[in-house]
Amino acid sequence: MSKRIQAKDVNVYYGDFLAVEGVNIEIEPRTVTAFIGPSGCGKTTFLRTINRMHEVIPGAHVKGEVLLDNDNIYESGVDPVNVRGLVGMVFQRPNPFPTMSIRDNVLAGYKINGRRLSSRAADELVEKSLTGANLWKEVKDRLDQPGSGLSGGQQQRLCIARTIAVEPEVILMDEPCSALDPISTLAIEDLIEELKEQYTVVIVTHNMQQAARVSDRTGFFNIAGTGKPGHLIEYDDTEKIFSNPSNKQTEDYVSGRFG
Ligand SMILES: Nc1ncnc2c1ncn2[C@@H]1O[C@H](COP(=O)(O)OP(=O)(O)OP(=O)(O)O)[C@@H](O)[C@H]1O
Repeated sequence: MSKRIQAKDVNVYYGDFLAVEGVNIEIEPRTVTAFIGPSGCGKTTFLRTINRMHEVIPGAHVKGEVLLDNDNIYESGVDPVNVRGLVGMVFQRPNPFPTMSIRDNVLAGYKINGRRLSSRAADELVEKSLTGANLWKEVKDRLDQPGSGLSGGQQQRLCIARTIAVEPEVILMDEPCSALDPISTLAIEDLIEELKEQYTVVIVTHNMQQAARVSDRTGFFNIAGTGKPGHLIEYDDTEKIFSNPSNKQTEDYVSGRFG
C-alpha cells in the first residue's frame, strides 16, 4: 500500500502563467519527503499535481508526466476521482465537516466515492482509521458527537483518519501543522513517522526544523523573482540538504540567508 512517485518534466500553469517549471523527481515508497522553499516558489502547486487537484481550479493545467509506480496519472482516460482515491490530501487548516459526527467524518471520503459498507465493516474501518491517526483512544466514547467539538490538533488527526479510511497509497500534506499549537504539532509529527510504514508521504512545510525532524528526503524549491516560475533546485537526503547541500541556493536558504 505504498507507491513510488515520479515526475518527468512537469510544468504547471495558471492560465498563461507558468508557476512551476521542469520538475523531475523520484520519490521512493515508504518514505517521507518534505518540500521547503520561500513563499510563492510553487511547493503547493507542485504538491497538487500529484493528485490532480488542479482540475478544480479553472485555467490551471499541467504538462509532463506524473507516475505512480508506472502509471501516468495524467494519461487520457484516467479519472481524477480515482487518482484522489489513491493519493489522499491533508490541508493546512483542519477541515472536518463541522456538523457531521466524528464517525461520519471518518467515513465521508469512503461514502463520497460511492462505496457501501455494512454497519459492522463501517465500525471496523472507523476504529482502524482513528487508531492509525492516533486518535482512537481520545474519541472512542464520543464517536457520535460532531467533529467540530474536537481541538484543532484532534481535528487535523480526524482529517488524517478520513484520508487513511479511503486506503490511499500516497498521502500529501500541505503545511498540516501551520494552524496547530506545539503539542498538537508534535502529535502530527509523530504520526507522520508512523504513516511512512505504510504510505509514501509528501509534506509541504515552512518550518525547516519540522522538515529536518520528519523527513527522509527534502526537496528545495526556489524562484528567481516575482512572476518567474518556481524550480526544484535540489532533492536529496534531508541530512545532506541541511548539513552539506550541493547547491549554493539551497545552502543560503537553509542557513537562513534568505527566505
Ligand atoms: N489559484 C491560483 N491562480 C493563479 N496563480 C496561483 C494560484 N495558486 C498559486 N498561484 C501562483 O503560483 C505561484 C506558486 O504558488 P504556490 O502557492 O504553489 O507557492 P508556495 O511555494 O506553496 O507558496 P507558500 O509557501 O506561500 O504557500 C505563486 O506565484 C502564486 O501566486
